[in-house]
This record gives sequence, C-alpha cells and structure tokens, in this order.
Amino acid sequence: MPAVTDLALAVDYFSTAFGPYMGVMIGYTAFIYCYIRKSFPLIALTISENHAAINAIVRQRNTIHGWADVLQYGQVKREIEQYDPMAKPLSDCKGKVEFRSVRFSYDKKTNTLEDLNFDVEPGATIAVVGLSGQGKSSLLKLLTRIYNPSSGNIYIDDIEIQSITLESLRQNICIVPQTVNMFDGSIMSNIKYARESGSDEEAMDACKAAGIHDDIMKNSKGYGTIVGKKGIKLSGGQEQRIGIARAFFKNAKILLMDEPTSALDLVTENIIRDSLKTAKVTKFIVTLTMARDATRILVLQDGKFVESGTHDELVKKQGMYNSLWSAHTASQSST
Ligand SMILES: Nc1ncnc2c1ncn2[C@@H]1O[C@H](COP(=O)(O)OP(=O)(O)OP(=O)(O)O)[C@@H](O)[C@H]1O
Repeated sequence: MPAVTDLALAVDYFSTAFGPYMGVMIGYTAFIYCYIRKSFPLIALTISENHAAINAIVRQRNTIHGWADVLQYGQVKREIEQYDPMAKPLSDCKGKVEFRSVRFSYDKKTNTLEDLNFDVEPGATIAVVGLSGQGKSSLLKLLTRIYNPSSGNIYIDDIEIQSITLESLRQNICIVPQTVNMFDGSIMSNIKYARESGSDEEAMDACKAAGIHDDIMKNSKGYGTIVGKKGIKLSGGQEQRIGIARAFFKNAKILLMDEPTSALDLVTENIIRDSLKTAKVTKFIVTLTMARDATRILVLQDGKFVESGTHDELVKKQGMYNSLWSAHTASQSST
C-alpha cells in the first residue's frame, strides 16, 4: 500500500511544518496532486532523499520560503517524470549496471560528470572515491534518476533506465543517504516503511547486520520506542545505522551508500563491512573507509575517472587513490 504510506508521510510532514489543520489540508492536496500525476513516489522520495531540505523547512516553520523550496524541488521531480510513456517495470532485477559515455551538467554550462564508462557485474562492490565536490553523489543521483544524464546512457540488466518505470527502478535500488531521515513513530515503523510486506523478524535481522540491534534493545520499549520530535533523539551514528538497517531490510538488488560510515566508530563499521561482504547485491559505496573491500575502485577527479582498480593495485600505483588512502590512514591513527 505505498499510496497510504505516501499520504501518511505527507500529512505527517506538512503537519510538522504548518500545524495540524494546514498540514492535513496541504498533505491531502499534495497527495491528490501526486495521485493525478501518477507519481506516488514523489512525496516519499522528496521526504526520504531530501531530508535536509524538508527539515530545513520544518525548522523555519511556516515560512513562505519553505514552500518555495518544496515547489522548486517538485519542479525537479516533474522534469524527471517525463519518462518514456512506454516504460516498463523491471522484473527479476539481477543488479548489472552499466554507464555508457555519461555526461551530466546541473546548469547546462559546466560539466559535473564527463564521459563516464563502466560496467558492474551483479553482486560486485564499486567504491567511488575522490576529494569533496568531484561528482560522487551526482553519479548516484543519475542512477536513481533524481536527474537524467545530459548525454549518454545508463543501463540496469541491459535495459536503459529511462525505459524502466520510475517506481520500479526505485524499488530495485535502496539508498543510504548522507543524512538519514527519521520520522516520528516507533523504531520498528521507521525501518519497516522501506518494505511494508516485511516481517518484524526481518527488520530485527537487518538491525543486527547494521549493528544497531543492541542499542535499540537498551530502551525499555525496544523496537516500540518512539523516535523523532515526540520521542527519543538518536545520535548521528545511531541514525546512520537505522538508515543502513532500512536499506538491508528493503533487500533491493542495488544498494547505494553515500558516506554511510562517517559517524560510526570502528567496531560498528567493521560489523557493517562484514554484513556487506555477505550481501548478494550490487553495491556502490561512496566512502574511502570501505573502499579496500571493493571489487573495483573508481577515482573521480573533476567529474572524470582518473584511476580504476582494486585497493592493492591502486596503492601500488602511487597516484591519487594512494594519496587519499595515505591521508585517510594518517588521520585515523592521529585520532
Ligand atoms: N543540486 C545542485 N545544483 C547545482 N550544482 C550542484 C548540485 N549538487 C551538487 N552540485 C555541484 O556539483 C559538483 C559535484 O557535487 P557532488 O555532491 O556530486 O560531489 P561529491 O564528490 O559527492 O562531494 P562530497 O564528497 O563533498 O559530497 C559540485 O561542484 C557541487 O557544487
């Protein structure tokens, strides 16, 4: 029942921003608008992947600027929704991914990504690394069709992704974003909204794999503990692990992790690394800390791949990856 979830999320979020009466009105209006446009994922995606923008609106409470942000974001979504009317759902996704001559520009003037070519076999792990602002997150946004490439094509299982319905594409991809969105509700509902048909046991297994189960059980109400505005405040690291648990629980064939361990201690990071090694899904990981486990590391500089290989190969090469890795290990040993 994704439509019900979208409606509940819409009402909940708009109520937080605009008060209960306006929130219900705006939430319902937005829901009906999305229904008409056959785009249920719009609200859910806006909320889940653009948590920072929505939270900024919540913090500003009721300002007209907040609305402008929502509408502007909706504009981006509308552009993307102009996909092939003949688009079909992706059935039995294997998780093979291909980028062919992909170029992308946010402003149609400067290229953020240039001529990207690579293949990923099902179940492989790709680490995308580079300095800040080189285009790592942008690459992931193209795969989820938050944006379309300016030119070139992206394929999943040899099917061009613009020929796949947006809903189906996103059902087969799960994302651990840099900032994890928690909504008011129990920990269990925060995990299970990723896949409503999943069981409580599966949710708990996902939490064990993400190293958050023991923390949850320390609360007297366990998985029934309410988080968010009406309940306990989770630490950044706990939120991040809930985000990872959600992704494991969704059990999609392609997993995208955008700096998933930035707020985690070494022990928890190792639990997650072990879980990822056994997960039989295609993984894109944007973080240096986990790059050494990757089947292949792609080093991005100024929107282009400048190096590609395994950790050992790239360390031997003494190039950009080696510099990043040396700086990373030096910073780890000094903390
Ligand atoms: N929505 C946007 N509109 C315009 N430019 C953007 C947008 N998002 C990112 N950029 C620009 O695109 C470039 C690549 O950004 P991106 O976030 O992909 O880099 P990154 O390698 O993931 O960086 P970081 O490690 O800091 O997250 C940057 O110059 C950034 O300023």
